[in-house]
Amino acid sequence: MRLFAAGTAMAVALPLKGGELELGRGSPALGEAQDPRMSRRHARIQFDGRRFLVTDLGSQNGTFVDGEPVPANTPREAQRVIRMGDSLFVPCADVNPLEQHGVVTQGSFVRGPALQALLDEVARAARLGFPLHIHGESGTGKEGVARAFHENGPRSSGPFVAVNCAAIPQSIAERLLFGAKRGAYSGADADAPGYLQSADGGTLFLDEVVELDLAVQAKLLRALETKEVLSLGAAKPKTVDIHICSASNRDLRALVAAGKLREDLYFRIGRPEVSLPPLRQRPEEIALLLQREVRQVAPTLTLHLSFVEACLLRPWPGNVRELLVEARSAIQAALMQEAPRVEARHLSPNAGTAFGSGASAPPPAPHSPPPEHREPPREASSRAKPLDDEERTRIEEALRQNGGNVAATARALGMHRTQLRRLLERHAIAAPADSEQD
Ligand SMILES: Nc1ncnc2c1ncn2[C@@H]1O[C@H](COP(=O)(O)OP(=O)(O)OP(=O)(O)O)[C@@H](O)[C@H]1O
Repeated sequence: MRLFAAGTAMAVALPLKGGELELGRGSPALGEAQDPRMSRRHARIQFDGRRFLVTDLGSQNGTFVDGEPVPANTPREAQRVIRMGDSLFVPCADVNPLEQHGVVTQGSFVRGPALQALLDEVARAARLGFPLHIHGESGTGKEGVARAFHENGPRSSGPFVAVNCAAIPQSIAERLLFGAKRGAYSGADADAPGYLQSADGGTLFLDEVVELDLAVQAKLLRALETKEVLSLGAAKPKTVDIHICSASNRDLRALVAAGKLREDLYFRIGRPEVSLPPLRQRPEEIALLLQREVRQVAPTLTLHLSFVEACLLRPWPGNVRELLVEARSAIQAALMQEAPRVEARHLSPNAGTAFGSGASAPPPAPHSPPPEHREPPREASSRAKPLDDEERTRIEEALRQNGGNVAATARALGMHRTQLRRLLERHAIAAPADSEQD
């Protein structure tokens, strides 16, 4: 599929006929978005059922596979991205879904075929009045899916209340969820409704639901089954009518088996379940997400091919959240340098690398900007360090810059606080305990 051409992001399927496609300036497959920097016969792409092979046909400006220039007439395997002239292509074994659905931007939400199919399922569950569980890595857009669930359900005119259960100190989880009457605890000088009461007539979205204590899970289950909430210190329960949506980046069945999630609560809220794929499995959205971000943050800037290519080459373990945070930083760097466009050199060397996943990161995309933009790679030496050291240093530095505040550090790193907490544990880095404001 083609994701970028002459300064514009796109997501166009290019089916291979008989497992082969020859591309060049004037190729009918490229339609109207022709690329003057491509040679007439530029490169041939072949798919043998397992691998994509790219052969440069002696083009003038060369062909780059996964950021590396390839010699003419020598087939090379492409895994992530192919560059020809000012165009970027991404190998994809099945372009059918992209051909059928494309990538659409609705409001500020970018939806590729996988997300569109998932949202259809979500809308069906909402209309039928079922609960919904969303499984997906941090930053994949679970809250956006939960909002779509709310908007498609019978209580769409009611409130949407999102609660991050991982961020609630468990000591006060019960009163935050179920509310408290005046005088229920020292300092309670007025009745305080809980999240369940606030969501009455609408949808309650419980993110990281498995982080709740088992006792709170039991009370939640009771409230969902009886549709009644008993506030702390209250004599009588109050009736509530809520649609429930939950999310987790962990396997609920395994958590039930491990005794971390009540089985009866799992049966009440764990199904139907939809799985939101990580961003690395839906590269077709990346260029359009970057273009949307540039248009929103700095409409005077343009998006340079090298920036999109660098982003396509990284695995983005923090998913869309991390991509957008790093894109914003790169846009700021470009603005600070009064550059007319955002280029790969504006992207932090560690952005989108295998942070927290332990997987090896591909090197940042080598690119060939015009000579006036050429400069030595930033922090090239840090890439030689083992990944774990690099990750630890990056966390410590970010914590220092954010005065030890975990929430602010997580935001700066483009990840969720829960993800950062796990990394802090993994690296045995001391950080202040969560507070309500954290
Ligand atoms: N498809 C998308 N188009 C545009 N923006 C998106 C998309 N998906 C996610 N985002 C943005 O990425 C950020 C993270 O999304 P969100 O908070 O929904 O992730 P999440 O999966 O709920 O993460 P967590 O589990 O860490 O809470 C948000 O700013 C959201 O607006």
